[in-house]
Amino acid sequence: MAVQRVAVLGAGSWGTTFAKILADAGRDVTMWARREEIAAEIRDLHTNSSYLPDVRLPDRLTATADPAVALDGAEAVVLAVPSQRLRENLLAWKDLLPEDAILVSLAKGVELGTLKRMSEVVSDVTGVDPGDVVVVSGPNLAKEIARKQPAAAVLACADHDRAVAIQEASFNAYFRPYTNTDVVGCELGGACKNVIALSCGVAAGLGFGANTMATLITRGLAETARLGAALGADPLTFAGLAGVGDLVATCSSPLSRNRTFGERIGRGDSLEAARAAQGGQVAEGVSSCHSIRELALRLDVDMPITDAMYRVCHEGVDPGTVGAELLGRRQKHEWS
Ligand SMILES: NC(=O)C1=CN([C@@H]2O[C@H](COP(=O)(O)OP(=O)(O)OC[C@H]3O[C@@H](n4cnc5c(N)ncnc54)[C@H](O)[C@@H]3O)[C@@H](O)[C@H]2O)C=CC1
Ligand SMILES: O=C(CO)COP(=O)(O)O
Repeated sequence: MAVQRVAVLGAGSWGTTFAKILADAGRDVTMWARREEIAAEIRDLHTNSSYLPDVRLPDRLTATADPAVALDGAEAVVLAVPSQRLRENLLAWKDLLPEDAILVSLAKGVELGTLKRMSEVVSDVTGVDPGDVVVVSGPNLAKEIARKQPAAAVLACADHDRAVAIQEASFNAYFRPYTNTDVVGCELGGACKNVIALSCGVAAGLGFGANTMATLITRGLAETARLGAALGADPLTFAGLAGVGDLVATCSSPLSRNRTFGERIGRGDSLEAARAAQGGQVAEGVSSCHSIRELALRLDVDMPITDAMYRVCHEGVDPGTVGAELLGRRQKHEWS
Protein backbone atom coordinates (compact mmCIF):
# COMPACT_ATOMS: atom_id res chain seq x y z
CA MET A 1 0.00 0.00 0.00
CA ALA A 2 2.75 2.49 -0.92
CA VAL A 3 1.53 6.06 -1.27
CA GLN A 4 3.40 8.41 -3.63
CA ARG A 5 0.77 10.74 -5.06
CA VAL A 6 -1.35 12.67 -2.53
CA ALA A 7 -4.17 15.21 -2.89
CA VAL A 8 -4.66 17.65 0.00
CA LEU A 9 -8.10 19.27 -0.14
CA GLY A 10 -8.02 22.55 1.78
CA ALA A 11 -5.25 25.16 1.79
CA GLY A 12 -5.61 26.68 5.26
CA SER A 13 -2.97 26.52 8.01
CA TRP A 14 -3.02 22.80 8.70
CA GLY A 15 -3.81 21.63 5.15
CA THR A 16 -0.83 23.59 3.80
CA THR A 17 1.43 22.42 6.61
CA PHE A 18 0.42 18.78 6.23
CA ALA A 19 0.99 19.07 2.46
CA LYS A 20 4.47 20.43 3.23
CA ILE A 21 5.14 17.52 5.62
CA LEU A 22 4.23 15.04 2.87
CA ALA A 23 6.30 16.84 0.23
CA ASP A 24 9.30 17.03 2.60
CA ALA A 25 8.82 13.26 3.08
CA GLY A 26 9.25 12.83 -0.69
CA ARG A 27 5.63 12.54 -1.83
CA ASP A 28 4.14 14.27 -4.90
CA VAL A 29 1.45 16.55 -3.50
CA THR A 30 -1.28 18.56 -5.21
CA MET A 31 -3.36 20.85 -3.02
CA TRP A 32 -6.87 22.11 -3.71
CA ALA A 33 -7.53 25.71 -2.67
CA ARG A 34 -10.96 27.31 -2.71
CA ARG A 35 -9.59 30.55 -4.09
CA GLU A 36 -7.67 30.59 -7.37
CA GLU A 37 -5.32 33.32 -6.11
CA ILE A 38 -4.17 31.07 -3.24
CA ALA A 39 -3.68 28.13 -5.62
CA ALA A 40 -1.66 30.38 -7.95
CA GLU A 41 0.48 31.71 -5.09
CA ILE A 42 1.29 28.16 -3.89
CA ARG A 43 1.98 26.97 -7.45
CA ASP A 44 4.00 29.92 -8.72
CA LEU A 45 5.59 31.56 -5.67
CA HIS A 46 5.75 28.53 -3.30
CA THR A 47 4.16 30.46 -0.47
CA ASN A 48 0.70 30.69 1.17
CA SER A 49 1.10 34.08 2.81
CA SER A 50 -2.52 34.34 4.01
CA TYR A 51 -2.06 31.35 6.36
CA LEU A 52 1.70 30.74 6.75
CA PRO A 53 3.56 34.02 6.34
CA ASP A 54 7.35 33.67 5.83
CA VAL A 55 7.20 29.94 5.09
CA ARG A 56 8.71 28.65 1.84
CA LEU A 57 6.84 25.62 0.47
CA PRO A 58 8.68 22.74 -1.27
CA ASP A 59 8.97 22.88 -5.08
CA ARG A 60 7.37 19.44 -5.45
CA LEU A 61 4.15 20.77 -3.87
CA THR A 62 1.69 22.25 -6.36
CA ALA A 63 -1.89 23.56 -6.17
CA THR A 64 -5.06 24.01 -8.17
CA ALA A 65 -8.54 25.42 -7.61
CA ASP A 66 -10.02 22.47 -9.56
CA PRO A 67 -10.69 19.47 -7.27
CA ALA A 68 -10.74 17.08 -10.25
CA VAL A 69 -7.16 18.04 -11.10
CA ALA A 70 -6.03 17.67 -7.47
CA LEU A 71 -7.68 14.25 -7.15
CA ASP A 72 -6.57 12.78 -10.47
CA GLY A 73 -4.49 9.67 -9.71
CA ALA A 74 -4.27 10.35 -5.96
CA GLU A 75 -3.43 7.29 -3.82
CA ALA A 76 -4.29 9.19 -0.64
CA VAL A 77 -6.71 12.09 -0.16
CA VAL A 78 -6.21 14.38 2.83
CA LEU A 79 -9.37 16.22 3.93
CA ALA A 80 -8.30 19.57 5.38
CA VAL A 81 -11.39 21.75 5.72
CA PRO A 82 -13.10 22.80 8.99
CA SER A 83 -15.27 20.10 10.58
CA GLN A 84 -18.60 21.90 10.10
CA ARG A 85 -17.78 22.32 6.38
CA LEU A 86 -16.55 18.78 5.71
CA ARG A 87 -19.90 17.28 4.69
CA GLU A 88 -20.78 19.96 2.10
CA ASN A 89 -17.30 19.85 0.57
CA LEU A 90 -17.24 16.03 0.47
CA LEU A 91 -20.61 16.00 -1.28
CA ALA A 92 -19.03 18.05 -4.06
CA TRP A 93 -15.92 15.82 -4.23
CA LYS A 94 -17.31 12.33 -3.70
CA ASP A 95 -17.73 11.41 -7.40
CA LEU A 96 -14.16 12.55 -8.10
CA LEU A 97 -12.47 10.45 -5.39
CA PRO A 98 -10.20 7.79 -6.95
CA GLU A 99 -11.32 4.26 -6.06
CA ASP A 100 -9.09 2.70 -3.39
CA ALA A 101 -7.52 6.02 -2.36
CA ILE A 102 -6.86 6.17 1.40
CA LEU A 103 -9.01 8.92 2.96
CA VAL A 104 -7.28 10.93 5.68
CA SER A 105 -9.10 13.34 8.00
CA LEU A 106 -7.33 16.31 9.61
CA ALA A 107 -10.40 18.03 11.08
CA LYS A 108 -10.91 18.17 14.84
CA GLY A 109 -14.58 18.53 15.65
CA VAL A 110 -18.00 16.94 16.13
CA GLU A 111 -20.64 17.79 13.53
CA LEU A 112 -23.52 19.97 14.72
CA GLY A 113 -26.93 18.33 14.38
CA THR A 114 -25.78 14.78 13.59
CA LEU A 115 -23.24 14.75 16.50
CA LYS A 116 -20.99 12.58 14.33
CA ARG A 117 -17.22 12.35 14.46
CA MET A 118 -15.35 13.24 11.26
CA SER A 119 -14.63 9.64 10.21
CA GLU A 120 -18.37 8.98 10.51
CA VAL A 121 -19.16 12.00 8.33
CA VAL A 122 -16.64 10.79 5.72
CA SER A 123 -18.24 7.36 5.76
CA ASP A 124 -21.78 8.82 5.54
CA VAL A 125 -20.99 10.80 2.40
CA THR A 126 -18.58 8.49 0.56
CA GLY A 127 -19.83 5.06 1.65
CA VAL A 128 -16.27 4.14 2.71
CA ASP A 129 -16.10 1.96 5.83
CA PRO A 130 -15.42 4.32 8.80
CA GLY A 131 -12.75 1.82 9.91
CA ASP A 132 -10.81 2.58 6.70
CA VAL A 133 -10.51 6.33 7.34
CA VAL A 134 -7.18 7.50 8.78
CA VAL A 135 -7.52 10.22 11.42
CA VAL A 136 -4.64 12.59 12.21
CA SER A 137 -4.50 14.00 15.74
CA GLY A 138 -1.98 15.24 18.31
CA PRO A 139 -0.09 18.39 19.39
CA ASN A 140 0.27 19.91 15.93
CA LEU A 141 0.20 23.69 15.92
CA ALA A 142 0.60 24.30 12.19
CA LYS A 143 2.78 27.39 12.37
CA GLU A 144 5.46 25.56 14.39
CA ILE A 145 5.55 22.47 12.17
CA ALA A 146 5.64 24.60 9.01
CA ARG A 147 8.93 25.97 10.38
CA LYS A 148 10.21 22.41 10.81
CA GLN A 149 10.02 22.47 14.61
CA PRO A 150 9.95 18.83 15.80
CA ALA A 151 6.52 17.34 16.52
CA ALA A 152 4.78 13.99 16.77
CA ALA A 153 1.25 12.96 15.83
CA VAL A 154 -1.07 9.97 15.93
CA LEU A 155 -2.48 8.35 12.79
CA ALA A 156 -5.52 6.41 13.94
CA CYS A 157 -7.25 3.80 11.80
CA ALA A 158 -8.98 0.52 12.55
CA ASP A 159 -7.10 -0.89 9.55
CA HIS A 160 -3.48 -0.82 10.75
CA ASP A 161 -2.07 -1.19 7.19
CA ARG A 162 -3.69 2.06 6.09
CA ALA A 163 -2.27 3.92 9.09
CA VAL A 164 1.17 2.49 8.29
CA ALA A 165 0.87 3.63 4.65
CA ILE A 166 0.23 7.22 5.76
CA GLN A 167 2.92 6.92 8.44
CA GLU A 168 5.47 6.00 5.77
CA ALA A 169 4.23 8.79 3.50
CA SER A 170 4.46 11.51 6.16
CA PHE A 171 7.45 10.56 8.32
CA ASN A 172 10.33 13.03 7.88
CA ALA A 173 13.18 14.67 9.82
CA TYR A 174 10.87 16.92 11.88
CA PHE A 175 7.54 15.02 11.94
CA ARG A 176 7.19 11.69 13.76
CA PRO A 177 3.79 9.99 13.30
CA TYR A 178 2.73 7.06 15.49
CA THR A 179 -0.05 4.63 14.57
CA ASN A 180 -3.04 3.83 16.80
CA THR A 181 -6.22 1.83 16.24
CA ASP A 182 -8.43 3.83 18.65
CA VAL A 183 -10.17 6.15 16.19
CA VAL A 184 -12.93 7.12 18.66
CA GLY A 185 -10.45 8.20 21.35
CA CYS A 186 -8.18 10.09 18.96
CA GLU A 187 -11.10 11.96 17.36
CA LEU A 188 -12.66 12.84 20.71
CA GLY A 189 -9.31 13.96 22.12
CA GLY A 190 -8.83 16.38 19.22
CA ALA A 191 -12.38 17.74 19.30
CA CYS A 192 -12.66 18.15 23.07
CA LYS A 193 -9.28 19.83 23.57
CA ASN A 194 -10.41 22.73 21.37
CA VAL A 195 -13.18 23.41 23.90
CA ILE A 196 -10.78 23.12 26.84
CA ALA A 197 -8.33 25.47 25.05
CA LEU A 198 -11.19 27.97 24.75
CA SER A 199 -11.69 27.74 28.52
CA CYS A 200 -7.96 28.25 29.19
CA GLY A 201 -8.05 31.32 26.97
CA VAL A 202 -11.05 32.68 28.86
CA ALA A 203 -9.22 32.10 32.16
CA ALA A 204 -6.11 33.87 30.84
CA GLY A 205 -8.27 36.76 29.66
CA LEU A 206 -9.75 37.00 33.14
CA GLY A 207 -6.18 37.34 34.47
CA PHE A 208 -5.76 33.88 36.01
CA GLY A 209 -2.42 32.04 36.08
CA ALA A 210 -0.78 28.62 35.92
CA ASN A 211 -2.81 26.90 38.66
CA THR A 212 -6.07 27.73 36.90
CA MET A 213 -4.68 26.54 33.53
CA ALA A 214 -3.44 23.25 35.02
CA THR A 215 -6.80 22.72 36.72
CA LEU A 216 -8.71 23.29 33.48
CA ILE A 217 -6.35 21.03 31.50
CA THR A 218 -6.57 18.21 34.07
CA ARG A 219 -10.30 18.44 34.68
CA GLY A 220 -10.81 18.92 30.92
CA LEU A 221 -8.97 15.66 30.36
CA ALA A 222 -11.17 14.00 32.99
CA GLU A 223 -14.40 15.04 31.25
CA THR A 224 -12.99 14.08 27.82
CA ALA A 225 -12.09 10.63 29.18
CA ARG A 226 -15.62 10.25 30.65
CA LEU A 227 -17.14 10.94 27.23
CA GLY A 228 -14.59 8.58 25.68
CA ALA A 229 -15.54 5.80 28.10
CA ALA A 230 -19.21 6.21 27.18
CA LEU A 231 -18.34 5.89 23.49
CA GLY A 232 -15.98 2.92 23.85
CA ALA A 233 -12.62 4.70 23.51
CA ASP A 234 -9.42 3.17 24.94
CA PRO A 235 -8.64 5.12 28.17
CA LEU A 236 -4.91 4.94 27.34
CA THR A 237 -5.45 7.16 24.30
CA PHE A 238 -6.13 10.14 26.57
CA ALA A 239 -2.68 9.73 28.18
CA GLY A 240 -1.13 9.94 24.71
CA LEU A 241 -0.45 12.53 22.01
CA ALA A 242 -4.12 12.88 20.98
CA GLY A 243 -5.11 13.39 24.63
CA VAL A 244 -2.85 15.11 27.10
CA GLY A 245 -0.31 15.95 24.37
CA ASP A 246 -2.70 18.03 22.28
CA LEU A 247 -4.32 19.53 25.39
CA VAL A 248 -1.03 20.82 26.78
CA ALA A 249 0.11 22.29 23.45
CA THR A 250 -3.15 23.95 22.53
CA CYS A 251 -4.09 25.19 26.00
CA SER A 252 -0.69 26.80 26.57
CA SER A 253 0.22 28.26 23.19
CA PRO A 254 -0.61 31.78 22.01
CA LEU A 255 -0.56 30.25 18.48
CA SER A 256 -3.79 28.35 19.23
CA ARG A 257 -6.81 29.98 17.56
CA ASN A 258 -9.11 28.45 20.20
CA ARG A 259 -7.09 29.73 23.13
CA THR A 260 -6.76 33.16 21.51
CA PHE A 261 -10.52 33.31 20.84
CA GLY A 262 -11.21 32.45 24.49
CA GLU A 263 -8.72 35.02 25.73
CA ARG A 264 -10.51 37.77 23.80
CA ILE A 265 -13.84 36.71 25.32
CA GLY A 266 -12.26 36.64 28.79
CA ARG A 267 -10.96 40.17 28.29
CA GLY A 268 -14.49 41.31 27.50
CA ASP A 269 -14.62 41.29 23.68
CA SER A 270 -17.95 40.38 22.10
CA LEU A 271 -18.26 37.07 20.23
CA GLU A 272 -18.50 39.05 16.98
CA ALA A 273 -15.28 40.95 17.73
CA ALA A 274 -13.46 37.75 18.69
CA ARG A 275 -14.67 36.07 15.49
CA ALA A 276 -13.61 39.04 13.33
CA ALA A 277 -10.13 38.98 14.88
CA GLN A 278 -9.62 35.35 13.71
CA GLY A 279 -8.93 36.61 10.17
CA GLY A 280 -11.21 33.97 8.62
CA GLN A 281 -9.48 31.08 10.41
CA VAL A 282 -11.51 28.53 12.29
CA ALA A 283 -11.78 28.22 16.11
CA GLU A 284 -13.41 24.78 16.13
CA GLY A 285 -14.16 24.82 19.86
CA VAL A 286 -16.92 27.41 19.38
CA SER A 287 -19.11 24.99 17.41
CA SER A 288 -17.77 21.87 19.10
CA CYS A 289 -18.75 23.05 22.61
CA HIS A 290 -22.32 22.99 21.25
CA SER A 291 -22.17 19.55 19.59
CA ILE A 292 -20.07 17.90 22.33
CA ARG A 293 -22.44 19.21 25.02
CA GLU A 294 -25.38 17.68 23.09
CA LEU A 295 -23.51 14.39 22.83
CA ALA A 296 -22.75 14.43 26.55
CA LEU A 297 -26.39 15.17 27.40
CA ARG A 298 -27.54 12.34 25.15
CA LEU A 299 -25.13 9.91 26.89
CA ASP A 300 -25.70 11.35 30.39
CA VAL A 301 -22.02 12.28 30.77
CA ASP A 302 -21.07 15.18 33.05
CA MET A 303 -18.94 17.74 31.12
CA PRO A 304 -19.05 20.92 33.20
CA ILE A 305 -16.26 22.85 31.42
CA THR A 306 -17.79 22.12 28.02
CA ASP A 307 -21.18 23.20 29.35
CA ALA A 308 -19.64 26.42 30.69
CA MET A 309 -18.08 27.20 27.29
CA TYR A 310 -21.44 26.51 25.62
CA ARG A 311 -23.10 29.01 27.95
CA VAL A 312 -20.45 31.64 27.24
CA CYS A 313 -20.31 31.13 23.45
CA HIS A 314 -23.97 30.40 22.69
CA GLU A 315 -26.02 31.89 25.51
CA GLY A 316 -23.92 35.01 26.08
CA VAL A 317 -23.37 34.28 29.79
CA ASP A 318 -20.60 36.34 31.39
CA PRO A 319 -17.29 34.35 31.67
CA GLY A 320 -16.81 35.43 35.31
CA THR A 321 -20.25 34.05 36.17
CA VAL A 322 -19.61 30.60 34.65
CA GLY A 323 -16.19 30.52 36.36
CA ALA A 324 -17.80 31.09 39.75
CA GLU A 325 -20.44 28.45 38.96
CA LEU A 326 -17.77 25.88 38.03
CA LEU A 327 -15.98 26.45 41.34
CA GLY A 328 -19.19 26.32 43.33
CA ARG A 329 -20.39 22.97 42.01
CA ARG A 330 -21.22 20.10 44.38
CA GLN A 331 -18.12 18.86 46.24
CA LYS A 332 -17.02 15.42 45.06
CA HIS A 333 -14.26 12.80 44.91
CA GLU A 334 -11.64 13.45 42.20
CA TRP A 335 -12.54 10.31 40.24
CA SER A 336 -16.31 10.12 40.78
N1 LIG B 1 -4.13 24.91 12.30
C1 LIG B 1 -3.68 23.97 13.09
O1 LIG B 1 -2.67 24.15 13.77
C2 LIG B 1 -4.39 22.65 13.16
C3 LIG B 1 -5.68 22.47 12.70
N2 LIG B 1 -6.31 21.27 12.82
C4 LIG B 1 -7.66 21.07 12.33
O2 LIG B 1 -7.64 21.03 10.91
C5 LIG B 1 -8.88 21.51 10.38
C6 LIG B 1 -8.58 22.58 9.35
O3 LIG B 1 -7.89 23.59 10.04
P1 LIG B 1 -7.02 24.73 9.37
O4 LIG B 1 -6.39 24.31 8.11
O5 LIG B 1 -6.11 25.19 10.42
O6 LIG B 1 -8.18 25.80 9.10
P2 LIG B 1 -8.11 27.19 8.41
O7 LIG B 1 -9.22 28.01 8.94
O8 LIG B 1 -6.71 27.71 8.49
O9 LIG B 1 -8.39 26.82 6.87
C7 LIG B 1 -9.57 26.16 6.46
C8 LIG B 1 -9.47 25.83 4.97
O10 LIG B 1 -10.69 25.23 4.57
C9 LIG B 1 -11.17 25.88 3.40
N3 LIG B 1 -12.63 25.78 3.28
C10 LIG B 1 -13.26 25.03 2.37
N4 LIG B 1 -14.57 25.19 2.46
C11 LIG B 1 -14.79 26.08 3.43
C12 LIG B 1 -15.97 26.64 3.94
N5 LIG B 1 -17.17 26.34 3.46
N6 LIG B 1 -15.83 27.51 4.96
C13 LIG B 1 -14.60 27.81 5.46
N7 LIG B 1 -13.45 27.30 4.99
C14 LIG B 1 -13.55 26.44 3.97
C15 LIG B 1 -10.66 27.31 3.56
O11 LIG B 1 -10.64 27.96 2.30
C16 LIG B 1 -9.27 27.06 4.10
O12 LIG B 1 -8.39 26.74 3.06
C17 LIG B 1 -9.68 22.04 11.60
O13 LIG B 1 -10.61 21.06 11.98
C18 LIG B 1 -8.62 22.20 12.68
O14 LIG B 1 -9.15 22.00 13.99
C19 LIG B 1 -5.69 20.20 13.36
C20 LIG B 1 -4.39 20.29 13.80
C21 LIG B 1 -3.64 21.53 13.74
O1 LIG C 1 -5.24 21.45 16.75
C1 LIG C 1 -4.38 22.26 16.93
C2 LIG C 1 -3.09 21.92 17.57
O2 LIG C 1 -2.95 20.55 17.76
C3 LIG C 1 -4.59 23.68 16.52
O3 LIG C 1 -5.28 24.34 17.49
P1 LIG C 1 -6.09 25.68 17.14
O4 LIG C 1 -7.13 25.30 16.12
O5 LIG C 1 -6.63 26.15 18.43
O6 LIG C 1 -5.08 26.65 16.56
